[in-house]
Amino acid sequence: MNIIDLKNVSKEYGGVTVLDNINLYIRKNEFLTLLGPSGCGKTTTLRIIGGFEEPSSGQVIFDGKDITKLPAYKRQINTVFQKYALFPHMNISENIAFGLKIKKMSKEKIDKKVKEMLRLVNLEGFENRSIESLSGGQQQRIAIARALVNEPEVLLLDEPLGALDLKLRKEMQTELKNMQQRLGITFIYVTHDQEEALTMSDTIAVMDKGKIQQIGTPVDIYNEPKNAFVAKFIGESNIIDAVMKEDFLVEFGERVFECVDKGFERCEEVDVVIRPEDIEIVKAEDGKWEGVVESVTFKGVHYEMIVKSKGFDWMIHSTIMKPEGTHIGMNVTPENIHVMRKVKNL
Ligand SMILES: Nc1ncnc2c1ncn2[C@@H]1O[C@H](COP(=O)(O)OP(=O)(O)OP(=O)(O)O)[C@@H](O)[C@H]1O
Repeated sequence: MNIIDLKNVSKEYGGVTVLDNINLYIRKNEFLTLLGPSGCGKTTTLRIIGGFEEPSSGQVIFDGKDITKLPAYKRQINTVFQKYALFPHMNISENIAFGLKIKKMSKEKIDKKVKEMLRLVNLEGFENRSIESLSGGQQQRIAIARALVNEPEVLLLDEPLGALDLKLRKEMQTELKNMQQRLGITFIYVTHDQEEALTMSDTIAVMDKGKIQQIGTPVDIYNEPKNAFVAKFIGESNIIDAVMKEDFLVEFGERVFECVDKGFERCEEVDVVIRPEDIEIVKAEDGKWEGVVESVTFKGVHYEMIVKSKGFDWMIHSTIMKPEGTHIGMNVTPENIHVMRKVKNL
């Protein structure tokens, strides 16, 4: 059952198309992330769902009803922004209670709800503290509590962890995901951080230049990127020009490799994507192809090596280190050779 359907949504500003025919179906209780580089249209998509912008064409459907023209305050949707937007002159409890007071809820009920929310975001006993006495992470949790207290069906989160340092960001990622699962609310989350998207989401929509490039689970998007843009954006990749000789046979670096892909034209020009961790280092004579190590960098959990081979620089991530200048062989299994159609204008 879908809670939100975006149907053929486009948005133009002064004749410039920033969203180009977006179709997106979001299930109840799903954690969906819009992921893409700066300016690709993530925030605009979120603002259209929230009712802060109207699409130039297309429809926004909420629980089966057309809400394209419904103002933001009438939607059962709340938003958490990157900047916390808390009221500085109110204490924490007043900040959280704000929406409930407008709804004219009784004081006892409000106090109970505020307590519940503070427990949820791990800030019990903080009722009377002032906003400026809180750290960035605590302020962001209050912003989340303030949005959740209204029991929205859908919560929109626009880079909510963007202003936090890395350690806090990681902690909050786990907390947010747990909260979402406990409460069963649909989360629509915007980030340009691929690792964050992979960790938290049920579904990721990868966007570029106002278009959705691929929608899928984190595992699908990582393992089966639909085109070179998605492969490049999600994790690091070797992307090499290749030719599909026939079903299950692809040629690159002057060699023909077995692969698991089919359905291409004979001799169609394609992109081959191989993840750096999927290349196995072997003795030069045992490799399907060979090269010379140009540089080695220790990355904490693995070594990153750049290996030159017939004009192409391969990136390899391995726990085995080969010093610069070593002549090595490389192998890759057919399942780890991802063949994809070339996309114009990347
Ligand atoms: N009100 C506006 N008027 C004109 N252009 C706009 C307006 N809002 C957004 N844009 C343009 O639309 C495009 C998409 O912007 P949007 O904020 O949706 O991107 P984004 O993917 O969220 O980027 P970021 O990650 O940098 O926030 C950008 O080129 C932006 O300059």
